[in-house]
Parts: sequence; structure tokens; C-alpha cells
Amino acid sequence: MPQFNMEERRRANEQRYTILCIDDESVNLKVLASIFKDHYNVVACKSAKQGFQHALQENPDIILLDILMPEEDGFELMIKLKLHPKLTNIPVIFITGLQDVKNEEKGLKLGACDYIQKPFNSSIVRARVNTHLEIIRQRNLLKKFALFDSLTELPNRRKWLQDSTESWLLAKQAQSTMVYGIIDVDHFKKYNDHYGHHQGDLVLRKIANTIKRQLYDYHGAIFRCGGEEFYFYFPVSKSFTASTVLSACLNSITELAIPHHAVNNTYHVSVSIGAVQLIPNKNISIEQVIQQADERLYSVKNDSRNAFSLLELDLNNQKIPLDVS
Ligand SMILES: Nc1nc2c(ncn2[C@@H]2O[C@H](COP(=O)(O)OP(=O)(O)OP(=O)(O)O)[C@@H](O)[C@H]2O)c(=O)[nH]1
Repeated sequence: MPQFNMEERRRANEQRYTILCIDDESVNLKVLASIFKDHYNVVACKSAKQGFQHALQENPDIILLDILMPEEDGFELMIKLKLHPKLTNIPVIFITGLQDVKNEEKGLKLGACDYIQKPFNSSIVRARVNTHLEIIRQRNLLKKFALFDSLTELPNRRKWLQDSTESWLLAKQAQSTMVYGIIDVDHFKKYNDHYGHHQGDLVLRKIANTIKRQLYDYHGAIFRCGGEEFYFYFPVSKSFTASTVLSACLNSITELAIPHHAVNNTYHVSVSIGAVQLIPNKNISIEQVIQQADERLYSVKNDSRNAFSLLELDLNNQKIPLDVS
């Protein structure tokens, strides 16, 4: 059995990667499976056609692909993989009996990340696959750092720009009603001044997680877009109103009952919310909607705090005040 070092074990434990092996020779598939099966999920198939189907179903992290196969060969499959938007980024390593430089050049030009000649040495195959899996791990980590906030682990402003735009376009197409808004922690400067920044960080995390759970229950999403400011959206359905969801968010924070004696001896940490309900349409942008949500938030801050203000926009984007909690 091949020996895996500490680094390989660590990597395999972090995430069980899936390796798709495509080769018409059963004996090659068996050898590849024996190299990787203890630490990775191995999916094996004997034709390019099956391989394409498995790639779509399994979404593998890496593909090991033979070239000479009956019917469709590895080069043909490679072209199909690269043309498919869901499969184009999966690294492919050719493992082949073809020895000449021209085929190696062709494989690499088609987009393979590596080219291994048969008969192969198990240790070399393992080392090369691990190198590419490490690149994938680092790429995923970079993506996470770029799109998520490290304190609350919520998606950040960059992710908001991507996801809110996507939700907007989908809702516009389906003519569904959406709510977009901003949640802001009340008297948070006083909280930091009184309890210290570290305690303030813990409170931000608690608030983020609590509201995330509430919104997820209603198929919504929340993003950390400023220090103590969170943007969110959720769809409105027949089974619940926007006010129901916004009240649930406020109540969930009240129920945490985090003392905030810098305001007064009976005060607890609370949030204020400004929100806009509408069917996304071409006469208004999401930035304008957030601007209006910000105005509603400002009005709550100037009034009682620990409340929400919801504004409905009709199909002409005319404001119809709906509700103030
Ligand atoms: N602990 C901590 N505090 C933060 C973080 N980001 C921003 N803040 C603090 O959040 C506070 C926001 O203060 P303000 O904008 O004056 O708002 P506020 O005190 O909550 O007052 P209102 O919004 O009017 O209720 C500032 O003291 C910031 O330093 C963070 O990551 N951690």
C-alpha cells in the first residue's frame, strides 16, 4: 500500500477530494484506485462518454485521463471538458502510453495541467496529483479570504456585489418580490468604549450568526459590508411577510439579552433595520434601493432604535410606507 506522509494526511483530512480516473484498461484503473482510495474518493470509469457524465455528476477536484480509448479518445474528451462552463476549471492530468513529444505538447496545449507517461511510477503519480490538489486548496483558500469576513465569517461586500446582483437579476426575470436592507448595531461605539474592542468583536460575531440563522430560515442572506453594518436580502413569499422576517431578526437579538450598561442599567444590545420591498425592475438599480434602505435606517436611528422601517416600492417605484415596528 502506498505510504502517505503527514502533509498528505493533513490535506486529505481537511477535505476529502474526489479524483475521477478515466481509462479503458481495468488494470490501470485498479492501480490508480489503490494509490488514492485510502485518502481520496476515487471514481473510476472505462470510457470518455462515461467520464463526461461522471464529471458532471461528481464535480471531481481532478481528472486523470487516458488518451488512447475506443470510440472517443482523451483529447476529444478534453476539448468537451474545457468547453463546458461547469467543468472547464477542473485540472486534468493525461496518463498515457503515447510517448512522443508532439502528443505531450498537444495535451498541454489543450489545457492539461500535467502529462504522465505509462508505465507510470506510483510515487510520481501520487506526488504530481498532490501538487495539483495543493494548488486547488490554496486557490479555494484565496477565494475564501477574498469573499468572506474573517471576524464574523459572513460573506463580505465583494460577495454582496456578486450575490445581490445575481438575486436581483433572477427576481427581475421571475417577477418575484424581494426585500433588500441594512442592519446596524445600536450604540456600538459606546459598547466598545465601555466593554473594550475585544468584547465588541464577540458581540458582532454573535449578532452576525444569530441574524444569519434567522434569514437562512427565510431563504435570505446576510453580508458584512461595514464595521457594524450588515446588508441583507430575502424573498417575500405567500407564507410570510417582510414584517414577519424583520421582526424575527429584531427579536432574535433582543433574546440574546446582551447587557449594554453604557446606555443605561437595563439596556441590552439591539439593532436597527432599514429595508425596501419591491419587485426588481429596470427603472431602479440595487444601489438606489440600498440608498433608500439607508434613509429608512437613518430614520429609525433618529427615532427609537431597536426597530425596523420597511418601505414598499410599487411597480412604478413609488414609495408606499408599509410598516414601522
Ligand atoms: N469591536 C469592533 N468594533 C467595530 C468594528 N468595526 C467598527 N466598529 C466600531 O463600531 C462603532 C460604530 O460607531 P458609530 O458609527 O458611531 O455608531 P453607533 O455608536 O453604533 O451609534 P448608532 O449607529 O447611532 O446607534 C465604532 O466605534 C467602530 O469603532 C469591529 O470590527 N469590531
